[in-house]
Amino acid sequence: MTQSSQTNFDLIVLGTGSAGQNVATSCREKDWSVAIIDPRPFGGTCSQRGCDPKRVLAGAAELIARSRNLKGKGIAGENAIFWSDLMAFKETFVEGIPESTEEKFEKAGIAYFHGTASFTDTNTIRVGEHELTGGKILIATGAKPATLDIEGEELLMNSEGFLDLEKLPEKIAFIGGGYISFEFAHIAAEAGAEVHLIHNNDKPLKNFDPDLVEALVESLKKVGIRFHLNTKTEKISRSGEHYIVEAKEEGKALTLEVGAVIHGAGRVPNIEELDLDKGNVEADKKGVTVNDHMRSVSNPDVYAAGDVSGSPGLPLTPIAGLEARAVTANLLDEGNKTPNYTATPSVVFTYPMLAAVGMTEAEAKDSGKDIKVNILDMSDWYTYKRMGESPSMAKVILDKNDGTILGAHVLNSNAEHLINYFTIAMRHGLTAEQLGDTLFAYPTDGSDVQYLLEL
Ligand SMILES: Cc1cc2nc3c(=O)[nH]c(=O)nc-3n(C[C@H](O)[C@H](O)[C@H](O)COP(=O)(O)OP(=O)(O)OC[C@H]3O[C@@H](n4cnc5c(N)ncnc54)[C@H](O)[C@@H]3O)c2cc1C
Ligand SMILES: NC(=O)c1ccc[n+]([C@@H]2O[C@H](COP(=O)([O-])OP(=O)(O)OC[C@H]3O[C@@H](n4cnc5c(N)ncnc54)[C@H](O)[C@@H]3O)[C@@H](O)[C@H]2O)c1
Repeated sequence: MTQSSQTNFDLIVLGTGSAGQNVATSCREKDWSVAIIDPRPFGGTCSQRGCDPKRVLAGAAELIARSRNLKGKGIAGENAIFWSDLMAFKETFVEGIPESTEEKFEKAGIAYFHGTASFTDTNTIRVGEHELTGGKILIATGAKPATLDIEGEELLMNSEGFLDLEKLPEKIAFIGGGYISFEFAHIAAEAGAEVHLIHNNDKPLKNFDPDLVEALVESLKKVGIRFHLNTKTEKISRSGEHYIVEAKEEGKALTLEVGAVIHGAGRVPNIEELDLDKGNVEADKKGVTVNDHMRSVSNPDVYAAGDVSGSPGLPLTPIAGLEARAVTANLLDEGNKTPNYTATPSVVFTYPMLAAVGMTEAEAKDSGKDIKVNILDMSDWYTYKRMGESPSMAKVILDKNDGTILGAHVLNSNAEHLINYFTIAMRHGLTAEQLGDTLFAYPTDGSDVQYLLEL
């Protein structure tokens, strides 16, 4: 369970994901004595059960879609996903992470413990038989699928189960219309499954631009995904090898018989097992309640970072890193560093990809600013026409007074790159004119940017 008999540490870190590892290694580099604890294979969600393995699968789905777009335009024949080979390829990115992470801790002189951590008092953590005392404690325990209060919800498979499916079911249903369902539904559909996506209201991908979401939904319908919006899932049951989903779609009965039902209906901070009361650590449904410096509002020796923190940051990997860096600075220098969440970009890795940074059109209108909204259909622009790509859209919101960019929203195969260009400009205060004046190599996605920025 442990590589150390030591029980007193300058810092105890709960969780070995992006946030926990970051703070543990940085503090150890400054000669702090550090312990880190995790009940699961070391390395956290993003690299083993989230972003990275997901994107390997999404890459194959994207290739199928891209080659379909050029059918009759120079590309012939059918590509297909061979699921077991794709899963074996995905595994090459994941295998070995727990061992290499443990090795990294070992080399750095970080004491590591495999087990579930919980507070026994304000500065003491129990893990198995061990009681460890920490001058400071970082909670970085991430998030887990939310409880949905659906009869038979124990039959749901979560995102991890999907990423490990040995065989893709012929029919598959996703509950929830957020990132996970959209990304996985696209992968499953491109791999040949009949896919149903059940969402409880009329606004899937609620934080994204509704016009672009609508265009994405129409595009995914063409791949065969069936959207059931305003649909309440009432019961999931088993029938032999299959699962029966009973729901009400716009008030009418909907029954689906599928090979798997996937949970894509939100994740919640992982705090249940921590005995936070004993540590005098306040928390609510958003997570551990922290001040602007990521410090617990009730226990000054405790910090939280990443998905488990009740901060304004989104539950995304770059935010786990950002918050971890702020915690490290505050621990090492007893400083008051506040994470700067300005211009947090986010991408839904479907094909086309949907990306956003900054304000939505509705938020910009509500802000009272004098705004210019550029809505562009780019399907017939050279960059997209040459790849047979449609839809390709962008919406860019500018401040007419000072020429800054308030928000950018993109739906196309280059959305992941374009959103990063906008993010650089917004984070560093470049105006639309300055970004437009940048020289981008031609012909690339970047050379289109100037046409999105007209004031
Ligand atoms: C399917 C999926 C796809 C995603 N794709 C993306 C993406 O493309 N881009 C993106 O930016 N974000 C993505 N995310 C979100 C991203 O993975 C998280 O924001 C990020 O991993 C959070 O890092 P963290 O360090 O806060 O938590 P985690 O990486 O979840 O680490 C928390 C660790 O704490 C451990 N733990 C839990 N309880 C305890 C306890 N009591 N004691 C000790 N340890 C404990 C857990 O076992 C875990 O290892 C995705 C998430 C999922 C689920
Ligand atoms: N590309 C990425 O960056 C990426 C990918 C995957 C996950 N993530 C992270 O993981 C988090 C969790 O992802 P997610 O997709 O599970 O959640 P989400 O919050 O993105 O979306 C969940 C959706 O499910 C709906 N819902 C809730 N209960 C429902 C029910 N009973 N029936 C039908 N619909 C229901 C909600 O209205 C909500 O819109 C995200 O917030 C995101 O931060 C990020």
